[in-house]
Amino acid sequence: MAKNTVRQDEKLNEIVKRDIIKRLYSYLKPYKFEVFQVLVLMGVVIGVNLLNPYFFRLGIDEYIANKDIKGLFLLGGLVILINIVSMICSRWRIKKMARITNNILVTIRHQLYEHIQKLSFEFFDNRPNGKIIARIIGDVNSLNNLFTSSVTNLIPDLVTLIAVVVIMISMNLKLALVSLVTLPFLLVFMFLVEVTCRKRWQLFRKKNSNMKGYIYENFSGIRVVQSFAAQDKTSRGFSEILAELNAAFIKAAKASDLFWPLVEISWGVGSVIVFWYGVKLLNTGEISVGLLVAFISYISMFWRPIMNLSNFYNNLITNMAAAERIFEIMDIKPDIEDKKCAKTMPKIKGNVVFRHVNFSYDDNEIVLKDINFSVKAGETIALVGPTGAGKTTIVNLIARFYDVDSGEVLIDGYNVSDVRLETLRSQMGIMLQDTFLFSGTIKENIRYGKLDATDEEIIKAAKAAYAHDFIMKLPNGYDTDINERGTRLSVGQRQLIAFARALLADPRILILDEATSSIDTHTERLVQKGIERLLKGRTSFVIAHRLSTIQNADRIFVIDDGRIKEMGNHDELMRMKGIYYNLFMSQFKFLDNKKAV
Ligand SMILES: Nc1ncnc2c1ncn2[C@@H]1O[C@H](COP(=O)(O)OP(=O)(O)OP(=O)(O)O)[C@@H](O)[C@H]1O
Repeated sequence: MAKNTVRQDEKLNEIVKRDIIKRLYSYLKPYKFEVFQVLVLMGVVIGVNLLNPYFFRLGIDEYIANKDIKGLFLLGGLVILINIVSMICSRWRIKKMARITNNILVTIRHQLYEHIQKLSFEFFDNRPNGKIIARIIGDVNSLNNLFTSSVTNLIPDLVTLIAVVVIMISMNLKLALVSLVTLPFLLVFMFLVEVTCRKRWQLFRKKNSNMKGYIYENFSGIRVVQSFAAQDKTSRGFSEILAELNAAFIKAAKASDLFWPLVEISWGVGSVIVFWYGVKLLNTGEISVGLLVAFISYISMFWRPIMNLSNFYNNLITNMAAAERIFEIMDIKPDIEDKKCAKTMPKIKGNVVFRHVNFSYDDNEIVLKDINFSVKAGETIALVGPTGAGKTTIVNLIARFYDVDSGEVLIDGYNVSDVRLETLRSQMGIMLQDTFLFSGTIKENIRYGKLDATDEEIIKAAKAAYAHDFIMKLPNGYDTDINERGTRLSVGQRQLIAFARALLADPRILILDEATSSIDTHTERLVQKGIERLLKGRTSFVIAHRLSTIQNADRIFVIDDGRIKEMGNHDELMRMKGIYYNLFMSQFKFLDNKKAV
Protein backbone atom coordinates (compact mmCIF):
# COMPACT_ATOMS: atom_id res chain seq x y z
CA MET A 1 0.00 0.00 0.00
CA ALA A 2 1.38 3.40 -0.94
CA LYS A 3 2.21 5.66 1.98
CA ASN A 4 0.09 8.76 2.35
CA THR A 5 1.09 11.93 4.16
CA VAL A 6 -1.02 14.80 5.46
CA ARG A 7 -0.28 16.97 2.43
CA GLN A 8 -0.99 14.25 -0.13
CA ASP A 9 -4.45 13.52 -1.49
CA GLU A 10 -5.56 9.99 -0.72
CA LYS A 11 -6.03 7.56 -3.58
CA LEU A 12 -9.47 6.05 -3.66
CA ASN A 13 -10.38 2.70 -5.11
CA GLU A 14 -13.27 3.35 -7.46
CA ILE A 15 -16.50 1.81 -6.25
CA VAL A 16 -19.40 1.54 -8.67
CA LYS A 17 -22.03 4.18 -7.92
CA ARG A 18 -24.86 1.66 -7.94
CA ASP A 19 -23.07 -0.47 -5.35
CA ILE A 20 -22.55 2.52 -3.06
CA ILE A 21 -26.22 3.41 -3.22
CA LYS A 22 -27.27 -0.20 -2.60
CA ARG A 23 -24.98 -0.45 0.40
CA LEU A 24 -26.14 2.84 1.80
CA TYR A 25 -29.77 1.84 1.60
CA SER A 26 -29.11 -1.55 3.15
CA TYR A 27 -28.72 0.42 6.40
CA LEU A 28 -32.39 1.35 6.22
CA LYS A 29 -33.47 -2.31 6.20
CA PRO A 30 -33.56 -2.81 9.98
CA TYR A 31 -35.84 0.24 10.19
CA LYS A 32 -38.38 -1.05 7.69
CA PHE A 33 -41.30 -0.59 10.05
CA GLU A 34 -40.25 2.90 11.14
CA VAL A 35 -39.64 3.91 7.52
CA PHE A 36 -43.10 2.58 6.69
CA GLN A 37 -44.56 4.76 9.47
CA VAL A 38 -42.69 7.78 8.12
CA LEU A 39 -44.05 7.05 4.66
CA VAL A 40 -47.61 6.76 5.96
CA LEU A 41 -47.23 10.12 7.69
CA MET A 42 -45.76 11.56 4.51
CA GLY A 43 -48.67 10.00 2.60
CA VAL A 44 -51.12 11.99 4.71
CA VAL A 45 -49.20 15.21 4.07
CA ILE A 46 -48.96 14.54 0.33
CA GLY A 47 -52.65 13.56 0.17
CA VAL A 48 -53.66 16.85 1.80
CA ASN A 49 -51.38 18.84 -0.51
CA LEU A 50 -52.87 17.12 -3.52
CA LEU A 51 -56.40 17.73 -2.32
CA ASN A 52 -55.95 21.47 -1.72
CA PRO A 53 -56.08 22.52 -5.42
CA TYR A 54 -59.05 20.22 -5.93
CA PHE A 55 -60.86 22.05 -3.12
CA PHE A 56 -60.00 25.38 -4.79
CA ARG A 57 -61.56 24.18 -7.99
CA LEU A 58 -64.62 22.94 -6.10
CA GLY A 59 -64.90 26.27 -4.26
CA ILE A 60 -64.70 28.32 -7.47
CA ASP A 61 -66.65 26.13 -9.90
CA GLU A 62 -69.32 24.81 -7.49
CA TYR A 63 -69.81 27.06 -4.47
CA ILE A 64 -68.76 30.57 -5.69
CA ALA A 65 -70.36 30.04 -9.12
CA ASN A 66 -73.60 28.93 -7.40
CA LYS A 67 -73.27 31.54 -4.61
CA ASP A 68 -73.44 28.76 -1.99
CA ILE A 69 -71.82 30.65 0.94
CA LYS A 70 -72.74 28.03 3.57
CA GLY A 71 -71.21 25.29 1.46
CA LEU A 72 -68.12 27.46 0.92
CA PHE A 73 -67.69 27.92 4.71
CA LEU A 74 -68.11 24.21 5.33
CA LEU A 75 -65.53 23.48 2.65
CA GLY A 76 -63.19 26.09 4.21
CA GLY A 77 -63.59 24.44 7.65
CA LEU A 78 -62.78 21.05 6.19
CA VAL A 79 -59.68 22.44 4.42
CA ILE A 80 -58.42 24.02 7.69
CA LEU A 81 -59.00 20.79 9.61
CA ILE A 82 -57.19 18.49 7.21
CA ASN A 83 -54.31 20.95 6.94
CA ILE A 84 -53.91 20.95 10.74
CA VAL A 85 -53.79 17.13 10.66
CA SER A 86 -51.21 17.39 7.88
CA MET A 87 -49.05 19.74 9.98
CA ILE A 88 -49.12 17.37 12.97
CA CYS A 89 -48.16 14.43 10.74
CA SER A 90 -45.36 16.46 9.25
CA ARG A 91 -43.82 17.26 12.65
CA TRP A 92 -44.15 13.67 13.79
CA ARG A 93 -42.46 12.48 10.62
CA ILE A 94 -39.50 14.82 11.11
CA LYS A 95 -38.93 13.50 14.64
CA LYS A 96 -39.17 9.88 13.58
CA MET A 97 -36.86 10.31 10.63
CA ALA A 98 -34.25 12.12 12.74
CA ARG A 99 -34.21 9.14 15.08
CA ILE A 100 -33.77 6.62 12.25
CA THR A 101 -30.96 8.63 10.65
CA ASN A 102 -29.19 9.09 13.93
CA ASN A 103 -29.30 5.37 14.67
CA ILE A 104 -27.94 4.56 11.21
CA LEU A 105 -25.05 6.97 11.63
CA VAL A 106 -24.23 5.45 15.01
CA THR A 107 -24.23 1.99 13.40
CA ILE A 108 -21.97 3.05 10.51
CA ARG A 109 -19.58 4.86 12.83
CA HIS A 110 -19.43 1.85 15.12
CA GLN A 111 -18.84 -0.58 12.25
CA LEU A 112 -16.11 1.64 10.89
CA TYR A 113 -14.42 1.96 14.28
CA GLU A 114 -14.57 -1.78 14.93
CA HIS A 115 -13.25 -2.53 11.49
CA ILE A 116 -10.36 -0.07 11.69
CA GLN A 117 -9.37 -1.49 15.06
CA LYS A 118 -8.85 -4.88 13.41
CA LEU A 119 -6.65 -3.53 10.64
CA SER A 120 -2.99 -4.35 10.78
CA PHE A 121 -0.08 -2.04 11.62
CA GLU A 122 0.53 -1.66 7.90
CA PHE A 123 -2.74 0.22 7.51
CA PHE A 124 -1.74 2.68 10.24
CA ASP A 125 1.84 2.89 8.95
CA ASN A 126 0.54 4.13 5.65
CA ARG A 127 -1.81 6.94 6.56
CA PRO A 128 -1.95 9.77 9.10
CA ASN A 129 -4.24 9.17 12.09
CA GLY A 130 -6.04 12.46 11.45
CA LYS A 131 -7.26 11.12 8.12
CA ILE A 132 -8.66 8.04 9.81
CA ILE A 133 -10.50 10.28 12.26
CA ALA A 134 -11.78 12.34 9.33
CA ARG A 135 -13.46 9.27 7.90
CA ILE A 136 -15.01 8.14 11.17
CA ILE A 137 -16.34 11.57 12.06
CA GLY A 138 -16.57 13.91 9.07
CA ASP A 139 -17.51 11.47 6.36
CA VAL A 140 -20.08 9.68 8.47
CA ASN A 141 -21.65 13.03 9.45
CA SER A 142 -22.03 13.89 5.79
CA LEU A 143 -24.36 10.95 5.34
CA ASN A 144 -26.88 12.49 7.72
CA ASN A 145 -28.55 14.56 5.06
CA LEU A 146 -28.53 11.76 2.60
CA PHE A 147 -30.62 9.35 4.64
CA THR A 148 -33.05 11.98 5.78
CA SER A 149 -33.62 13.36 2.33
CA SER A 150 -33.83 9.86 0.81
CA VAL A 151 -36.81 8.89 2.88
CA THR A 152 -38.42 12.27 3.35
CA ASN A 153 -37.79 13.61 -0.15
CA LEU A 154 -37.02 10.86 -2.60
CA ILE A 155 -39.95 8.54 -2.01
CA PRO A 156 -42.62 11.17 -1.22
CA ASP A 157 -41.49 13.40 -4.07
CA LEU A 158 -41.61 10.52 -6.51
CA VAL A 159 -45.07 9.59 -5.25
CA THR A 160 -46.21 13.22 -5.46
CA LEU A 161 -44.81 13.53 -8.96
CA ILE A 162 -46.56 10.42 -10.19
CA ALA A 163 -49.81 11.39 -8.49
CA VAL A 164 -49.69 14.95 -9.89
CA VAL A 165 -48.99 13.68 -13.41
CA VAL A 166 -51.92 11.23 -13.16
CA ILE A 167 -54.22 13.99 -11.87
CA MET A 168 -53.07 16.41 -14.58
CA ILE A 169 -53.60 13.81 -17.29
CA SER A 170 -57.05 13.00 -15.94
CA MET A 171 -57.89 16.73 -15.89
CA ASN A 172 -56.68 17.51 -19.38
CA LEU A 173 -54.32 15.37 -21.44
CA LYS A 174 -53.19 18.14 -23.79
CA LEU A 175 -52.32 20.56 -20.98
CA ALA A 176 -50.56 17.73 -19.15
CA LEU A 177 -48.38 16.88 -22.14
CA VAL A 178 -47.47 20.51 -22.70
CA SER A 179 -46.33 20.76 -19.06
CA LEU A 180 -43.83 17.94 -19.60
CA VAL A 181 -42.17 19.48 -22.64
CA THR A 182 -39.05 20.86 -20.87
CA LEU A 183 -38.43 17.77 -18.74
CA PRO A 184 -36.24 15.72 -21.17
CA PHE A 185 -33.79 18.65 -21.55
CA LEU A 186 -33.42 18.82 -17.80
CA LEU A 187 -32.67 15.12 -17.47
CA VAL A 188 -29.94 15.20 -20.12
CA PHE A 189 -28.31 18.19 -18.45
CA MET A 190 -28.32 16.57 -15.03
CA PHE A 191 -26.67 13.47 -16.37
CA LEU A 192 -23.88 15.57 -17.87
CA VAL A 193 -23.25 17.61 -14.73
CA GLU A 194 -23.24 14.61 -12.40
CA VAL A 195 -19.91 13.18 -13.55
CA THR A 196 -18.00 16.44 -12.98
CA CYS A 197 -19.76 17.05 -9.71
CA ARG A 198 -18.88 13.67 -8.24
CA LYS A 199 -15.19 14.02 -9.08
CA ARG A 200 -15.03 17.51 -7.61
CA TRP A 201 -16.73 16.53 -4.38
CA GLN A 202 -14.32 13.60 -4.08
CA LEU A 203 -11.41 16.03 -4.34
CA PHE A 204 -13.00 18.30 -1.76
CA ARG A 205 -13.32 15.39 0.70
CA LYS A 206 -9.68 14.48 0.16
CA LYS A 207 -8.61 18.06 0.85
CA ASN A 208 -10.83 18.10 3.90
CA SER A 209 -9.13 14.95 5.07
CA ASN A 210 -5.70 16.54 4.50
CA MET A 211 -6.75 19.42 6.70
CA LYS A 212 -7.87 17.14 9.52
CA GLY A 213 -4.71 15.07 9.18
CA TYR A 214 -2.59 18.21 9.38
CA ILE A 215 -4.39 19.54 12.45
CA TYR A 216 -4.13 16.19 14.21
CA GLU A 217 -0.46 15.75 13.40
CA ASN A 218 0.59 19.23 14.44
CA PHE A 219 -1.39 19.25 17.64
CA SER A 220 -0.11 15.78 18.54
CA GLY A 221 3.37 17.13 18.04
CA ILE A 222 2.64 20.54 19.57
CA ARG A 223 5.55 20.16 22.00
CA VAL A 224 7.97 19.78 19.11
CA VAL A 225 6.30 22.62 17.21
CA GLN A 226 6.58 24.97 20.18
CA SER A 227 10.05 23.93 21.22
CA PHE A 228 11.34 24.69 17.75
CA ALA A 229 9.22 27.86 17.63
CA ALA A 230 7.78 26.49 14.40
CA GLN A 231 4.28 27.92 14.85
CA ASP A 232 4.69 30.30 11.91
CA LYS A 233 5.81 27.50 9.64
CA THR A 234 2.92 25.23 10.62
CA SER A 235 0.48 28.15 10.33
CA ARG A 236 1.72 28.79 6.82
CA GLY A 237 1.30 25.11 6.01
CA PHE A 238 -2.21 25.23 7.40
CA SER A 239 -3.06 28.31 5.33
CA GLU A 240 -1.90 26.52 2.19
CA ILE A 241 -4.04 23.50 3.02
CA LEU A 242 -7.03 25.76 3.74
CA ALA A 243 -6.52 27.53 0.42
CA GLU A 244 -6.51 24.18 -1.40
CA LEU A 245 -9.62 23.12 0.51
CA ASN A 246 -11.34 26.37 -0.31
CA ALA A 247 -10.46 26.12 -4.00
CA ALA A 248 -11.73 22.53 -4.12
CA PHE A 249 -14.96 23.59 -2.42
CA ILE A 250 -15.56 26.48 -4.79
CA LYS A 251 -14.98 24.24 -7.81
CA ALA A 252 -17.33 21.57 -6.47
CA ALA A 253 -19.98 24.10 -5.43
CA LYS A 254 -19.82 25.74 -8.87
CA ALA A 255 -20.59 22.42 -10.52
CA SER A 256 -23.36 21.69 -8.02
CA ASP A 257 -24.85 25.14 -8.51
CA LEU A 258 -25.46 24.33 -12.16
CA PHE A 259 -28.35 22.10 -11.08
CA TRP A 260 -30.52 24.92 -9.83
CA PRO A 261 -30.69 27.37 -12.72
CA LEU A 262 -31.73 24.73 -15.19
CA VAL A 263 -34.48 23.37 -12.97
CA GLU A 264 -35.73 26.92 -12.48
CA ILE A 265 -35.48 27.75 -16.16
CA SER A 266 -37.32 24.52 -17.05
CA TRP A 267 -39.95 25.35 -14.45
CA GLY A 268 -40.36 28.92 -15.71
CA VAL A 269 -40.46 28.06 -19.41
CA GLY A 270 -42.76 25.08 -18.74
CA SER A 271 -45.21 27.28 -16.77
CA VAL A 272 -45.29 30.00 -19.45
CA ILE A 273 -46.10 27.38 -22.07
CA VAL A 274 -48.91 25.98 -19.90
CA PHE A 275 -50.34 29.50 -19.27
CA TRP A 276 -50.28 30.30 -22.94
CA TYR A 277 -51.84 27.00 -23.94
CA GLY A 278 -54.30 27.05 -21.02
CA VAL A 279 -55.64 30.48 -22.02
CA LYS A 280 -56.03 29.19 -25.57
CA LEU A 281 -58.07 26.21 -24.33
CA LEU A 282 -60.09 28.54 -22.05
CA ASN A 283 -60.97 30.73 -25.03
CA THR A 284 -62.16 27.72 -27.01
CA GLY A 285 -64.26 26.69 -23.97
CA GLU A 286 -62.47 23.36 -23.69
CA ILE A 287 -61.67 23.98 -20.00
CA SER A 288 -63.28 25.97 -17.15
CA VAL A 289 -61.64 28.81 -15.15
CA GLY A 290 -61.62 26.58 -12.02
CA LEU A 291 -59.85 23.83 -13.92
CA LEU A 292 -57.17 26.23 -15.18
CA VAL A 293 -56.63 27.64 -11.65
CA ALA A 294 -56.39 24.10 -10.25
CA PHE A 295 -54.09 23.04 -13.08
CA ILE A 296 -51.78 25.97 -12.43
CA SER A 297 -51.60 24.91 -8.77
CA TYR A 298 -50.75 21.39 -9.87
CA ILE A 299 -48.02 22.75 -12.14
CA SER A 300 -46.11 24.13 -9.15
CA MET A 301 -46.80 20.86 -7.36
CA PHE A 302 -45.27 19.12 -10.35
CA TRP A 303 -42.10 21.26 -10.43
CA ARG A 304 -41.53 21.41 -6.69
CA PRO A 305 -40.83 17.64 -6.40
CA ILE A 306 -38.61 17.87 -9.47
CA MET A 307 -36.74 20.67 -7.74
CA ASN A 308 -36.52 18.55 -4.58
CA LEU A 309 -35.46 15.49 -6.55
CA SER A 310 -32.70 17.38 -8.29
CA ASN A 311 -31.67 18.74 -4.92
CA PHE A 312 -31.63 15.21 -3.60
CA TYR A 313 -29.60 14.04 -6.56
CA ASN A 314 -27.16 16.84 -5.97
CA ASN A 315 -27.01 15.88 -2.31
CA LEU A 316 -26.44 12.27 -3.27
CA ILE A 317 -23.51 13.19 -5.49
CA THR A 318 -22.05 15.56 -2.92
CA ASN A 319 -22.15 12.94 -0.22
CA MET A 320 -21.43 9.95 -2.38
CA ALA A 321 -17.75 10.84 -2.00
CA ALA A 322 -18.11 10.48 1.77
CA ALA A 323 -19.88 7.13 1.41
CA GLU A 324 -17.20 5.98 -1.00
CA ARG A 325 -14.46 6.82 1.50
CA ILE A 326 -16.30 4.98 4.27
CA PHE A 327 -16.90 1.84 2.24
CA GLU A 328 -13.39 1.85 0.86
CA ILE A 329 -12.03 1.48 4.39
CA MET A 330 -14.68 -1.07 5.31
CA ASP A 331 -13.59 -3.13 2.33
CA ILE A 332 -9.96 -3.24 3.35
CA LYS A 333 -9.26 -6.72 4.59
CA PRO A 334 -6.93 -6.85 7.60
CA ASP A 335 -3.53 -8.14 6.42
CA ILE A 336 -3.21 -10.02 9.62
CA GLU A 337 -6.24 -12.19 10.11
CA ASP A 338 -7.06 -15.48 11.74
CA LYS A 339 -6.91 -18.33 9.27
CA LYS A 340 -10.18 -20.19 8.82
CA CYS A 341 -8.75 -23.20 10.63
CA ALA A 342 -6.87 -21.12 13.25
CA LYS A 343 -6.37 -22.92 16.55
CA THR A 344 -6.66 -21.51 20.03
CA MET A 345 -3.20 -20.89 21.45
CA PRO A 346 -2.98 -22.96 24.62
CA LYS A 347 -1.46 -21.47 27.75
CA ILE A 348 1.94 -20.30 26.60
CA LYS A 349 5.05 -21.72 28.24
CA GLY A 350 7.34 -19.30 26.41
CA ASN A 351 9.59 -21.15 23.92
CA VAL A 352 10.18 -18.94 20.91
CA VAL A 353 11.79 -20.14 17.68
CA PHE A 354 12.60 -18.20 14.49
CA ARG A 355 13.32 -20.45 11.54
CA HIS A 356 14.81 -18.91 8.40
CA VAL A 357 12.72 -15.78 8.76
CA ASN A 358 12.88 -13.23 5.98
CA PHE A 359 10.84 -10.06 6.12
CA SER A 360 10.30 -6.77 4.31
CA TYR A 361 7.82 -3.98 5.04
CA ASP A 362 7.48 -3.22 1.40
CA ASP A 363 8.90 -4.99 -1.56
CA ASN A 364 11.77 -2.56 -1.95
CA GLU A 365 14.02 -3.56 0.92
CA ILE A 366 14.53 -6.81 2.83
CA VAL A 367 14.67 -5.84 6.49
CA LEU A 368 15.28 -9.24 8.11
CA LYS A 369 17.45 -11.81 6.40
CA ASP A 370 17.40 -15.45 7.38
CA ILE A 371 16.88 -14.99 11.11
CA ASN A 372 17.29 -18.17 13.14
CA PHE A 373 17.17 -18.55 16.90
CA SER A 374 15.64 -20.65 19.61
CA VAL A 375 14.74 -19.15 22.98
CA LYS A 376 13.75 -21.32 25.96
CA ALA A 377 10.88 -20.45 28.26
CA GLY A 378 11.98 -17.98 30.94
CA GLU A 379 15.05 -16.70 29.08
CA THR A 380 15.77 -12.99 28.89
CA ILE A 381 17.10 -11.89 25.53
CA ALA A 382 18.59 -8.47 25.02
CA LEU A 383 18.49 -7.22 21.43
CA VAL A 384 21.21 -4.74 20.66
CA GLY A 385 22.52 -3.23 17.47
CA PRO A 386 22.72 -0.01 15.53
CA THR A 387 19.64 2.01 14.71
CA GLY A 388 17.57 0.61 11.85
CA ALA A 389 19.19 -2.83 12.27
CA GLY A 390 15.84 -4.64 12.64
CA LYS A 391 15.42 -5.11 16.41
CA THR A 392 11.88 -3.73 16.58
CA THR A 393 10.97 -5.68 13.48
CA ILE A 394 11.97 -8.96 15.16
CA VAL A 395 9.77 -8.32 18.18
CA ASN A 396 6.90 -7.19 15.92
CA LEU A 397 6.99 -10.59 14.26
CA ILE A 398 6.80 -12.46 17.57
CA ALA A 399 3.45 -10.79 18.28
CA ARG A 400 2.49 -11.25 14.61
CA PHE A 401 1.95 -7.58 13.95
CA TYR A 402 3.23 -8.42 10.49
CA ASP A 403 3.45 -11.72 8.63
CA VAL A 404 6.84 -13.06 7.62
CA ASP A 405 7.70 -13.20 3.91
CA SER A 406 9.17 -16.66 4.39
CA GLY A 407 10.25 -18.86 7.26
CA GLU A 408 8.42 -19.53 10.52
CA VAL A 409 7.90 -17.92 13.90
CA LEU A 410 6.99 -20.60 16.42
CA ILE A 411 5.80 -20.23 19.99
CA ASP A 412 5.81 -23.51 21.94
CA GLY A 413 5.90 -25.22 18.55
CA TYR A 414 2.83 -23.34 17.22
CA ASN A 415 3.32 -21.24 14.14
CA VAL A 416 2.02 -17.80 15.14
CA SER A 417 0.13 -17.51 11.87
CA ASP A 418 -1.82 -20.71 12.63
CA VAL A 419 -3.30 -19.63 15.95
CA ARG A 420 -6.06 -17.20 16.78
CA LEU A 421 -4.51 -13.77 17.18
CA GLU A 422 -6.54 -12.89 20.21
CA THR A 423 -5.41 -16.00 22.08
CA LEU A 424 -1.81 -15.27 21.14
CA ARG A 425 -1.60 -11.58 21.93
CA SER A 426 -3.61 -11.81 25.14
CA GLN A 427 -0.76 -13.90 26.56
CA MET A 428 1.89 -11.40 25.56
CA GLY A 429 2.92 -8.15 27.10
CA ILE A 430 4.21 -5.50 24.76
CA MET A 431 5.72 -2.37 26.19
CA LEU A 432 6.90 0.23 23.77
CA GLN A 433 9.36 3.03 24.46
CA ASP A 434 6.68 5.66 24.42
CA THR A 435 4.49 4.56 27.31
CA PHE A 436 0.93 5.19 26.24
CA LEU A 437 -1.53 6.02 28.97
CA PHE A 438 -5.18 6.75 28.32
CA SER A 439 -7.11 9.63 29.81
CA GLY A 440 -8.80 8.36 32.98
CA THR A 441 -7.62 7.46 36.45
CA ILE A 442 -4.37 5.73 37.30
CA LYS A 443 -6.37 2.77 38.50
CA GLU A 444 -8.17 2.46 35.16
CA ASN A 445 -4.86 2.64 33.33
CA ILE A 446 -3.34 -0.17 35.36
CA ARG A 447 -6.53 -2.21 35.01
CA TYR A 448 -6.04 -2.14 31.25
CA GLY A 449 -3.69 -5.08 31.80
CA LYS A 450 -6.50 -7.23 33.18
CA LEU A 451 -9.96 -5.82 32.76
CA ASP A 452 -11.53 -7.83 35.60
CA ALA A 453 -8.78 -7.09 38.14
CA THR A 454 -9.90 -6.11 41.64
CA ASP A 455 -8.58 -2.98 43.37
CA GLU A 456 -6.43 -5.20 45.59
CA GLU A 457 -4.81 -6.84 42.56
CA ILE A 458 -4.14 -3.41 41.06
CA ILE A 459 -2.46 -2.17 44.24
CA LYS A 460 -0.44 -5.39 44.50
CA ALA A 461 0.80 -4.94 40.92
CA ALA A 462 1.62 -1.29 41.54
CA LYS A 463 3.58 -2.23 44.67
CA ALA A 464 5.47 -4.90 42.74
CA ALA A 465 6.29 -2.36 40.04
CA TYR A 466 7.48 0.17 42.64
CA ALA A 467 4.75 2.56 41.55
CA HIS A 468 2.63 2.46 44.72
CA ASP A 469 4.61 5.05 46.71
CA PHE A 470 4.47 7.82 44.15
CA ILE A 471 0.82 7.04 43.33
CA MET A 472 -0.10 7.43 47.02
CA LYS A 473 1.55 10.85 47.05
CA LEU A 474 -0.72 12.08 44.23
CA PRO A 475 -3.77 14.14 45.30
CA ASN A 476 -6.30 11.36 44.78
CA GLY A 477 -4.01 8.34 44.90
CA TYR A 478 -5.16 5.65 42.50
CA ASP A 479 -8.18 7.75 41.54
CA THR A 480 -6.04 10.63 40.27
CA ASP A 481 -7.04 11.60 36.78
CA ILE A 482 -4.32 11.63 34.20
CA ASN A 483 -4.80 13.20 30.84
CA GLU A 484 -4.27 11.59 27.45
CA ARG A 485 -0.76 10.08 27.12
CA GLY A 486 -0.23 10.82 30.82
CA THR A 487 1.55 14.09 30.16
CA ARG A 488 0.94 15.22 33.72
CA LEU A 489 3.24 12.48 34.98
CA SER A 490 6.99 12.29 34.62
CA VAL A 491 8.47 9.90 32.06
CA GLY A 492 9.68 7.58 34.81
CA GLN A 493 6.32 7.60 36.58
CA ARG A 494 4.59 6.72 33.33
CA GLN A 495 6.94 3.80 32.89
CA LEU A 496 6.26 2.53 36.39
CA ILE A 497 2.51 2.61 35.72
CA ALA A 498 3.09 0.72 32.49
CA PHE A 499 5.11 -1.88 34.42
CA ALA A 500 2.26 -2.28 36.90
CA ARG A 501 -0.11 -2.73 33.97
CA ALA A 502 2.14 -5.40 32.46
CA LEU A 503 2.63 -7.18 35.80
CA LEU A 504 -1.12 -7.30 36.26
CA ALA A 505 -1.51 -8.88 32.83
CA ASP A 506 1.19 -11.40 33.82
CA PRO A 507 2.15 -12.30 30.24
CA ARG A 508 4.22 -15.39 29.47
CA ILE A 509 6.18 -13.53 26.84
CA LEU A 510 7.23 -9.98 27.40
CA ILE A 511 8.45 -7.59 24.77
CA LEU A 512 10.03 -4.49 26.12
CA ASP A 513 11.50 -1.60 24.24
CA GLU A 514 13.45 0.12 26.95
CA ALA A 515 13.03 3.85 27.01
CA THR A 516 16.19 5.85 26.48
CA SER A 517 15.06 9.07 28.08
CA SER A 518 17.05 10.03 31.12
CA ILE A 519 15.15 10.20 34.36
CA ASP A 520 16.17 11.21 37.86
CA THR A 521 18.39 8.78 39.72
CA HIS A 522 15.77 7.76 42.26
CA THR A 523 13.12 6.97 39.61
CA GLU A 524 15.74 5.31 37.41
CA ARG A 525 16.55 2.91 40.25
CA LEU A 526 12.87 2.17 40.68
CA VAL A 527 12.53 1.62 36.93
CA GLN A 528 15.46 -0.78 36.94
CA LYS A 529 14.06 -2.73 39.84
CA GLY A 530 10.68 -2.68 38.11
CA ILE A 531 12.22 -4.11 34.95
CA GLU A 532 13.97 -6.88 36.89
CA ARG A 533 10.68 -7.81 38.53
CA LEU A 534 8.95 -7.70 35.19
CA LEU A 535 11.43 -9.97 33.41
CA LYS A 536 11.54 -12.58 36.13
CA GLY A 537 9.93 -15.92 35.32
CA ARG A 538 8.89 -15.11 31.74
CA THR A 539 10.42 -15.18 28.30
CA SER A 540 11.52 -11.65 27.59
CA PHE A 541 12.82 -9.84 24.56
CA VAL A 542 14.23 -6.48 25.50
CA ILE A 543 15.43 -3.93 23.02
CA ALA A 544 17.96 -2.92 25.56
CA HIS A 545 19.46 0.45 26.22
CA ARG A 546 20.46 -0.04 29.87
CA LEU A 547 23.79 -1.57 30.67
CA SER A 548 22.25 -3.46 33.59
CA THR A 549 19.61 -5.08 31.38
CA ILE A 550 22.19 -6.07 28.81
CA GLN A 551 24.61 -7.50 31.34
CA ASN A 552 21.89 -9.38 33.22
CA ALA A 553 20.32 -10.85 30.08
CA ASP A 554 20.70 -14.61 29.61
CA ARG A 555 21.69 -13.98 26.03
CA ILE A 556 22.36 -10.97 23.86
CA PHE A 557 21.47 -10.98 20.16
CA VAL A 558 23.52 -8.53 18.19
CA ILE A 559 21.50 -7.43 15.19
CA ASP A 560 23.13 -5.68 12.32
CA ASP A 561 21.81 -5.05 8.84
CA GLY A 562 18.85 -7.39 9.32
CA ARG A 563 20.90 -10.36 10.52
CA ILE A 564 21.85 -11.80 13.89
CA LYS A 565 25.57 -11.33 13.76
CA GLU A 566 26.47 -12.49 17.28
CA MET A 567 24.75 -14.39 20.05
CA GLY A 568 25.85 -15.09 23.62
CA ASN A 569 26.03 -13.56 27.07
CA HIS A 570 27.94 -10.42 27.88
CA ASP A 571 31.19 -12.16 28.88
CA GLU A 572 31.16 -14.49 25.88
CA LEU A 573 30.54 -11.66 23.44
CA MET A 574 33.20 -9.49 25.02
CA ARG A 575 35.69 -12.30 24.63
CA MET A 576 34.79 -12.62 20.95
CA LYS A 577 35.96 -9.04 20.43
CA GLY A 578 33.50 -8.66 17.55
CA ILE A 579 30.62 -6.25 16.87
CA TYR A 580 29.31 -6.39 20.44
CA TYR A 581 32.72 -5.66 21.85
CA ASN A 582 33.03 -2.61 19.60
CA LEU A 583 29.48 -1.52 20.34
CA PHE A 584 30.13 -1.90 24.05
CA MET A 585 33.38 -0.01 23.96
CA SER A 586 31.88 2.84 21.91
CA GLN A 587 28.43 3.10 23.49
CA PHE A 588 27.49 1.04 26.51
CA LYS A 589 30.73 1.51 28.39
CA PHE A 590 29.89 5.15 28.70
CA LEU A 591 26.37 4.54 29.92
CA ASP A 592 25.83 5.87 33.36
CA ASN A 593 27.03 2.99 35.51
CA LYS A 594 25.61 4.59 38.60
CA LYS A 595 22.16 3.95 37.16
CA ALA A 596 23.02 0.43 36.18
CA VAL A 597 23.80 -0.78 39.65
N1 LIG B 1 6.56 0.47 9.27
C1 LIG B 1 7.62 0.44 8.48
N2 LIG B 1 7.48 0.53 7.16
C2 LIG B 1 8.57 0.49 6.34
N3 LIG B 1 9.83 0.35 6.78
C3 LIG B 1 10.03 0.25 8.10
C4 LIG B 1 8.94 0.30 9.02
N4 LIG B 1 9.44 0.18 10.28
C5 LIG B 1 10.77 0.08 10.14
N5 LIG B 1 11.13 0.11 8.85
C6 LIG B 1 12.49 -0.04 8.31
O1 LIG B 1 12.98 -1.31 8.69
C7 LIG B 1 14.33 -1.24 9.11
C8 LIG B 1 14.47 -1.84 10.52
O2 LIG B 1 13.74 -1.02 11.40
P1 LIG B 1 13.59 -1.37 12.94
O3 LIG B 1 12.59 -0.42 13.52
O4 LIG B 1 13.33 -2.82 13.10
O5 LIG B 1 15.05 -1.05 13.46
P2 LIG B 1 15.58 -0.99 14.95
O6 LIG B 1 16.78 -1.85 14.99
O7 LIG B 1 14.50 -1.33 15.91
O8 LIG B 1 15.97 0.54 15.04
P3 LIG B 1 15.93 1.52 16.33
O9 LIG B 1 16.98 1.06 17.28
O10 LIG B 1 16.31 2.83 15.72
O11 LIG B 1 14.55 1.49 16.87
C9 LIG B 1 14.73 0.20 9.00
O12 LIG B 1 15.44 0.36 7.79
C10 LIG B 1 13.43 0.96 8.95
O13 LIG B 1 13.56 2.09 8.14
